Amino acid sequence: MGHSVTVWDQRSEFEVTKDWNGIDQVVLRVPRGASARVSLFGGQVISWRNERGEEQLFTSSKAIFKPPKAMRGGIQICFPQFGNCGSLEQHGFARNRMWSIDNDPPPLHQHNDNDKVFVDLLLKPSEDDMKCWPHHFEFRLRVSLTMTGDLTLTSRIRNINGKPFGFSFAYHSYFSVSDISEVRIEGLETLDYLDNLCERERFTEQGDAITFENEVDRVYLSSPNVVAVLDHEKKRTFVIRKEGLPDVVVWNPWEKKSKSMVDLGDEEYKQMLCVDAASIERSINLKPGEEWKGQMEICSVPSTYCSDNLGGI
Ligand SMILES: O=P(O)(O)OC[C@H]1O[C@H](O)[C@H](O)[C@@H](O)[C@@H]1O
Repeated sequence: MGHSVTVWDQRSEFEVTKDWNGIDQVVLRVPRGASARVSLFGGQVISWRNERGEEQLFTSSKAIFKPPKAMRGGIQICFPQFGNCGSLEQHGFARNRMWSIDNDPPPLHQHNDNDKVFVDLLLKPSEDDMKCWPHHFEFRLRVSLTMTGDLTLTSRIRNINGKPFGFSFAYHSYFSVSDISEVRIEGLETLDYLDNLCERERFTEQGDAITFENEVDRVYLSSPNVVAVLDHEKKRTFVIRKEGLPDVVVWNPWEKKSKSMVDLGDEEYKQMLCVDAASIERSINLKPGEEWKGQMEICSVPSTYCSDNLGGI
């Protein structure tokens, strides 16, 4: 990707470069070599590499890195609507808007702040956004990377309206996997879910870890705050920790749907799995002046690191 402009921000140690379309990207890099890259288009994390330089998020080889649509991959911000349950564009407008860098964010206390590199982004509604969703808000997104390469996304959404509003939210996250048939998810067993493939009918998951042999598009409800994606072939486990986000969306388009998507290769469904920390079943409601916070932290560990260490599963 382009490197035409490089500015080091002394305060928070991130680098800003431009992509092929002239859109700013923020690069977070820690001394041991892990890195993350965030596009100001959509506030989308488009890369997350471990200290060996291996990419851990999926990006389609057919992804279109050009507005007006979010590129297929990385981590997209779905706000203020998830999917097509509402009158707005699919997954809301936040993923398709230009965000700005917020150099003076209100304090956000996270543990071990000194051990992190981070950037704060800001989205405010445009006049056009106000026409289809007439609510004044400030959306602050902090993306931070720890020295060991863990990635945290923290969203703060404030109602600066004179009246209440409600919204849905998801960190729509495309994880890179070796082969979908070698992957399982732990932490969602026995939960209720809404099946997007059956008009959002409610079902209950049976006892076993979730594996994949067909298209899956589900919203698991009121899940525990830790969920793990185990990649048997790569011997790698993604651990997803979330706060303020009760639901988990699991999506793999499988063969037929992949073929119908212009920005996804026919066979690429094998290398991706979306597991999204979300709040969908019940909307988040904010009174005037109130702020909501929702956080997702992801890390990748060798699969030998057993479930006992995950805490909370
Ligand atoms: O193609 P997109 O608008 O990016 O949506 C991709 C997918 O996102 C989520 O996982 C939804 O649950 C799916 O129903 C949807 O197909």
